[in-house]
Amino acid sequence: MRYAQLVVGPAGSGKSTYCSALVQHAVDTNRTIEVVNLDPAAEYFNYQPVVDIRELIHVNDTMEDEELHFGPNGGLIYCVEYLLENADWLHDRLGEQEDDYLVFDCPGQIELYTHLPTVRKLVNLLQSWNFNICTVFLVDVQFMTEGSKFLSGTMAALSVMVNLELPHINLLSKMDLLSKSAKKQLDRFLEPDCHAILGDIELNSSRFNEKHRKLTEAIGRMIEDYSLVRFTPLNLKDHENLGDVLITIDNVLQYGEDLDVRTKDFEGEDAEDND
Ligand SMILES: Nc1nc2c(ncn2[C@@H]2O[C@H](COP(=O)(O)OP(=O)(O)OP(=O)(O)O)[C@@H](O)[C@H]2O)c(=O)[nH]1
Ligand SMILES: [Mg+2]
Repeated sequence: MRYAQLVVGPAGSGKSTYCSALVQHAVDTNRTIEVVNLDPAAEYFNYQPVVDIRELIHVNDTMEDEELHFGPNGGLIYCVEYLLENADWLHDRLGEQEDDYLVFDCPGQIELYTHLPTVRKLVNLLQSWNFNICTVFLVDVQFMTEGSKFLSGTMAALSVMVNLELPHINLLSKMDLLSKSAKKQLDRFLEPDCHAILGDIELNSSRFNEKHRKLTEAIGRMIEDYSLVRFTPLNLKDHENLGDVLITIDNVLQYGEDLDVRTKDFEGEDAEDND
């Protein structure tokens, strides 16, 4: 079995930063986590990817090509489809190492995850190559501290869950940027309590909100009643927090469940790693 986090979320939500923080955390805790860059438009990131889609195709190739002539968004989707058509390339690059733990740093184009079939197809492929995968959906917490925004972030998370059909974790990124009062407000939403959300929407009432109050209420209640969507705060400035988040994700991936058994096999050789 191999393990993979599919790191997705809106543009600029902190996906690449999260991936490099994970790599660093892994180094600090004596394990190996490696990153696959799936963003064909990436210009800078702070890690050394084991596989990089840009070696296969770069978004500029699709924009400069006389026949394709894509804009940046269509070009990006084309690149991911091109990757699927060249599955052998990806298969070769990923190798077949048992127990690999990879994070896939995905592009920030939300429609890839909310309704296009492309990423779901990629997931099928990875599963057929023995990967246990979960979705890690990042949302910038600064866009989640008002009731109406919290609801729309929740709906976005829900569409990704429904479209990708994978075990799913939602992370609120950039917690370090939140003020004390915003943190308090957020705590009320995290319950999740549709009354807190609705109360806030009423306070910040717009004509749309007044008109659609019942709809908002119904959505809020559905999320609450079925515990459909949960969010976990992610604070990269807090080592313990990242460690806890990783434990949660490892559990979802069933990573490490047979580790105790295996360390026994190697006893004597590598005894200090037992924990
Ligand atoms: N303060 C703070 N800034 C962050 C954090 N995570 C990301 N950022 C900043 O947010 C910006 C976007 O971060 P990225 O990691 O590039 O986001 P991304 O989701 O990979 O972006 P795209 O790939 O363009 O979709 C950068 O300027 C980061 O430095 C965080 O936890 N705290
Ligand atoms: Mg990125």
